[in-house]
Amino acid sequence: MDKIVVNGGRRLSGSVHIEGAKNAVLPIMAATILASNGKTKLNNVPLLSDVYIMNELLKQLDVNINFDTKNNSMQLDASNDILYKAPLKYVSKMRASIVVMGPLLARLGHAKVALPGGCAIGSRPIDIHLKGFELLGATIKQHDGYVEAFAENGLKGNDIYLDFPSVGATQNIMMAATLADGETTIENVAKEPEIVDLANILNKMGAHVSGAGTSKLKIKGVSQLHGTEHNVLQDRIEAGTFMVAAALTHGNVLIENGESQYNEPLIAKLQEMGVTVKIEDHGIRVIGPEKLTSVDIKTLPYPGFPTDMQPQMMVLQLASAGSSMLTETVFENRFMHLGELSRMNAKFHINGQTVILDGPTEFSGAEVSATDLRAAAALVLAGLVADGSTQVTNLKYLDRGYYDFHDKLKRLGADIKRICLDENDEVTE
Ligand SMILES: CC(=O)N[C@H]1[C@@H](OP(=O)(O)OP(=O)(O)OC[C@H]2O[C@@H](n3ccc(=O)[nH]c3=O)[C@H](O)[C@@H]2O)O[C@H](CO)[C@@H](O)[C@@H]1O
Ligand SMILES: C=C(OP(=O)(O)O)C(=O)O
Repeated sequence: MDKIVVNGGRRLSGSVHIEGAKNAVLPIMAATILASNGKTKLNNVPLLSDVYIMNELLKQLDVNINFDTKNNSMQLDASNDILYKAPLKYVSKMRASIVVMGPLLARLGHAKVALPGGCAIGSRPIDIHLKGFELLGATIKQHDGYVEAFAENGLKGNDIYLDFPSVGATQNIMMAATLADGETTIENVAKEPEIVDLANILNKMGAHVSGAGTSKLKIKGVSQLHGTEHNVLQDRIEAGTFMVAAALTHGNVLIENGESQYNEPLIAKLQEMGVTVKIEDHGIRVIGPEKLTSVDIKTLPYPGFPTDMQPQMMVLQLASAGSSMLTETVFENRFMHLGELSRMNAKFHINGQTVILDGPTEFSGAEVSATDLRAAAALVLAGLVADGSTQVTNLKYLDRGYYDFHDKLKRLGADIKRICLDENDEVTE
């Protein structure tokens, strides 16, 4: 078990490289199942534990993968006979594994995937994914902890309206529809940039998807897809996390090649708080003010404020002068980090899906444990401005979505290190 030890008080400065997006690469890797002809090469692949899990899962399905970790590239070949079953071992490690279901169903007419279950941030059902598959003509059965979908005679295009613009359901149904007979329209879809990235690679593979980035997708089914080459989109959540780190530490940080259009809701809130955000030739520069103004935040599907930036933003709200409100509307249980932040002197009051935060907080260093991926990042951020030393454990969550987080912060001037511990909590490195 590792832990990060951070001593607060340093201003961050310099520039930081941002990886490819976890939430783009995972469905894109799943999409390569659809290519029954030729290989697909992905560039800008982030070295994250979730990517290694998807890699293992796809290998289980008999997709041939060559992961060149030195060059952040991956070659995937699903041109042979692939298998239809995604076992619990992989799905239980990563909910996003559910996005193999649409491609398997489309390609094989049969998919069997372990039910992903919930996680720390919510119950996360998959009813919208399954309703979409049914409307494309699939029969769904749930048994023994698995969900199984059959479409022996192939899927048929249809008009589908999603109850909620679910990111995963949009991706799964869009991928399934690429090989369906006829035309599919999907309304009230998610509009995230990662959906657009997925539609872009599907089209390079020979699919006919239009409308990505709007609330209505149109997909004209084709009989076969083929391999291609694609550069994975930059991670707007990793970029946003470093933007918050700069703002919090009164720092001056350049987010290299940062794409401001994907982080507009965050940038607007940072500016309201008194943070300077400049779009430069080589990225986004973020300069933190001496004193942060408090603002209220409400998470929403894209282009609203992203729930994946909520825990990090909460630390900034806690640091700002005065009280502020944060309302989480996407997940029903995404406040777990507050318990740990209270150990660092945060004061707040939770009322249903809203928390009232009492700033400015004099964070004090403490031993804290990450409860999920973005909570892990938020605790490290709080440690950057805490008085004394903060130790963050349970880093398996951090590694799902951040590559080299402590080293990147260190290069920006933070007093931070990662320590490897053995079972007896003894330092091994
Ligand atoms: C790998 C990936 O891309 N993960 C992202 C994706 O997760 P994910 O695709 O799981 O998120 P969804 O958009 O599907 O979920 C949003 C909400 O809809 C609910 N829901 C979803 C599907 C369904 O069939 N029924 C249902 O009720 C969920 O429980 C949740 O409360 O989008 C989330 C919302 O932006 C992000 O936080 C995650 O980082
Ligand atoms: C919730 C997240 O991811 P996932 O859907 O993979 O759990 C996240 O990236 O913050």
